[in-house]
Amino acid sequence: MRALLEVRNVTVKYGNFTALDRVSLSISQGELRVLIGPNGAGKTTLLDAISGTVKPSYGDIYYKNTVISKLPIHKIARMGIIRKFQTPNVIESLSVWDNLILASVKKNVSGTFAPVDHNKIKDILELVGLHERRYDLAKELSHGEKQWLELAMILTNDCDLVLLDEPAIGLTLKDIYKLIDIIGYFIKRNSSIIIVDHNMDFLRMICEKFEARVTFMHQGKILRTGTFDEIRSDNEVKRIYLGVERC
Ligand SMILES: Nc1ncnc2c1ncn2[C@@H]1O[C@H](COP(=O)(O)OP(=O)(O)OP(=O)(O)O)[C@@H](O)[C@H]1O
Repeated sequence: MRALLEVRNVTVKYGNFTALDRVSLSISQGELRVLIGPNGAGKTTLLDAISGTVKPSYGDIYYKNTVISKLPIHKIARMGIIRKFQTPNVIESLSVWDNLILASVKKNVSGTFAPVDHNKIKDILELVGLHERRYDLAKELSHGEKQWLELAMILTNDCDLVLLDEPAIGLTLKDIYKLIDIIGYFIKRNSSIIIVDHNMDFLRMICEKFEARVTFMHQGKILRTGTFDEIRSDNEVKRIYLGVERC
């Protein structure tokens, strides 16, 4: 598998504080990678650097062999890197269906708009469980349903790299299975995904199902990368997590 994303020696500073310290990471096309580590380890900052919301003070980020670390956020998004935040980002005054149409509109190389694939949108609505609500306005959805709508919007967009920050937070087991199906959809179409989460049951399930590797961060550095079981049984990881109930 060729590398889709290469983070090379990236350092991010907030004033005198170093949030990322010479971090290097390589993600292949179609790979699912899980980022874990205690609070403040730098996981979200790494997603911020990849998506362009913070700029490294040192090092570079390559995406499809192009340096993206100095580009504005919208250009990075246009190149196919999509970030899902914890707060859903949907257009409240539009219906569920219209949000999805808008998210899937694409320009051809000739500059004209490509036809929208309505069947694909219907399939995605079934997958996220919002088919029955497709004509409702987004503002009528619950917070949880808006999260599914945003994931559906990302699914309609043929992006190559999806960044998910704590997607399993607050989900029931049934919803976690739905989230795993959505992750499977991304992987099936060969998108790469980076997931930051603290829910170890969820992470174990996706690591086993999609043969994902886990990268463990601490104090702005990457300390280990390995399988879920390798990381879970690593003595240094255990020492750092000692007393932290959720690991
Ligand atoms: N805008 C900012 N200004 C100053 N410090 C920041 C800023 N954003 C993050 N930090 C600090 O950088 C460090 C890394 O934060 P980050 O949010 O990346 O950690 P994290 O691993 O995602 O933690 P969590 O699991 O709690 O979300 C923390 O000490 C945090 O306080």
